[in-house]
Amino acid sequence: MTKSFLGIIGGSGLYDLPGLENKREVKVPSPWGEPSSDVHLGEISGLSVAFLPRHGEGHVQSPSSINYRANIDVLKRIGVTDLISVSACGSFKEELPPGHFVLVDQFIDRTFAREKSFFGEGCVAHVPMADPVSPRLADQIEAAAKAEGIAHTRGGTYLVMEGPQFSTRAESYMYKAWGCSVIGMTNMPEAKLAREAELCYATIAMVTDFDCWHEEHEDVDMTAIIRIMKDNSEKASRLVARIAADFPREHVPCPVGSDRALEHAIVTSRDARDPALLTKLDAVAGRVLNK
Ligand SMILES: CSC[C@H]1O[C@H](OP(=O)(O)O)[C@H](O)[C@@H]1O
Ligand SMILES: Nc1ncnc2[nH]cnc12
Repeated sequence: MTKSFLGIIGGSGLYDLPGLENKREVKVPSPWGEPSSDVHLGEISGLSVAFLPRHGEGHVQSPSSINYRANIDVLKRIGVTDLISVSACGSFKEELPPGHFVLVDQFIDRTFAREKSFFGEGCVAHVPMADPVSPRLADQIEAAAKAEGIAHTRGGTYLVMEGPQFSTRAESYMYKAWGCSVIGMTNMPEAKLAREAELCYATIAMVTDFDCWHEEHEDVDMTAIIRIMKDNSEKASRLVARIAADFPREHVPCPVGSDRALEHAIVTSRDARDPALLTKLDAVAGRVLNK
């Protein structure tokens, strides 16, 4: 049996996790470079919790400069089993207004300037991504949102743009026409890397604005976002505390196989694998590489 260890990646507006007891900030070295910050370790209602502010202390990392590989590696390295991303986003739907939380279940990855895999030359792997979100983790978030009375919607597609500029109006219309629910700049490659690291992953997408498609609402800018972000962050902290309190203490196998994603994914034959890359993969892929 594996003990549950909940990881939280905090996005814009969530740089700390109030409620984290016995908090210590730990520097976790990674062969993938510098993570966004030290990991905040502690417990909530007795559950081990690790918190990492995605943009770093003081919001110094842009969506394109975040070292997503190092962030996922350090969380896996310290034993995280389940990872929840808390992210600000724009909305493409009238029924998802600012202040609403969306438990997205799909992503469209339009990023192009980021390292997207732990694998590559010397050790090639292809993990399934059909269901990028663990439905069991989403069930737990949904139950907690209901218990806390937080307005939310289960399901939706998160369009991940490169940024850092917001979308043009033509892009916004196009993503809306594609049927996307929300837009942000960070959940890819994060979700892909979490899958490669065999972590169960889910996102709480907190709506801050209507991007720039809505005729009766102002176009997105930072003033509009900041106006709503503080309230969203307070709700997110409350939600995370409830999720942690009710979290199963033993890891429950993921219904979509996130925690076994590497089982049949590595195609490079054992004798052709690059020893240097294998060393870097110790935390992420040790389970299958050491078999
Ligand atoms: C500060 S508004 C734009 C910024 O906010 C979102 O970040 P995160 O996903 O980390 O909450 C969005 O993706 C952009 O990076
Ligand atoms: N409209 C938007 N586009 C991209 N990222 C966002 N984060 C918050 N609002 C956003």
